Amino acid sequence: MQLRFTKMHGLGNDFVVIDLITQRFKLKPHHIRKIADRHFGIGCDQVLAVEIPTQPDVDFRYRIYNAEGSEVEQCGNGARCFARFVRDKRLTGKQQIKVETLGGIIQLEVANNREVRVDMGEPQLDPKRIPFTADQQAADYALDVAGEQWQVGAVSMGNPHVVLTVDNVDSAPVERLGPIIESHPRFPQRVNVGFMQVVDRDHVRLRVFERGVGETLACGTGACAAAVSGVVQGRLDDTVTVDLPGGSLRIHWPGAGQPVIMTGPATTVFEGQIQL
Ligand SMILES: N[C@H](CCC[C@H](N)C(=O)O)C(=O)O
Repeated sequence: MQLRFTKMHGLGNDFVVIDLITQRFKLKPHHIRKIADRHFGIGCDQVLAVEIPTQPDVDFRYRIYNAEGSEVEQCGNGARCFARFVRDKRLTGKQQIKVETLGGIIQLEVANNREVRVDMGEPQLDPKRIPFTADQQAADYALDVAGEQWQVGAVSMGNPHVVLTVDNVDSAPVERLGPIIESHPRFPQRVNVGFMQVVDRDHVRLRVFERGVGETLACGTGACAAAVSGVVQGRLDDTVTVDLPGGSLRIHWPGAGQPVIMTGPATTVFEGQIQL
């Protein structure tokens, strides 16, 4: 079948977005891998599917697939691209869009300056909800990584994140430790691995080795998880600029029981068709 798609990115974290409302097709893992392949397919970090909702009082269902083919709970950069896509394709005329994902309900708002504001919902810090093996919830945890002892934060934004603090992200051991921690036995559903440098109480630098992809130029849920972890550890204020290799996001989290608000750009690159 010939499928129309739109290539988009959020700060260089790139996506193939497919409207499965006006096109009827069942995406399987081997389709995702072909689409995401940067040599034999289109190439992207994640594939995003736009579907009709299954829950009442929700505008759309938003499904997220990592390049390796696995379906995941949440994607922050993808959520901003999703909002831009459904408005540009006139699938909705709404400014405020309510969307169901595997990781829960999120609220999207396309601002007039073309930035997108996303209510990402409440972060989960209970290890059982991340999931992460730990005796009890804490601001940070001792994690043995290939014989090295790291103090890490652990947060779920619907998807699991672990946050390491480093002196300088430019020299962070992303390539060496990212794959090891991604599959660490204490994260039964694997984990996205953030390397955070605290510049100031309202400014961090971050690199993320993403579960199912590898290092990406930006990670929206990773930026949220890093900000939450820094606030919980008493090192960050409630509004933080997160500088990622692909650009900056603004994250606001007033504290426990409150949602995380992420604001940033969403860019359309090209349209196309692919034979699956
Ligand atoms: N790799 C992530 C999904 C994509 C998250 C990221 N692209 C974002 O912007 O949040 C996971 O396996 O949970």
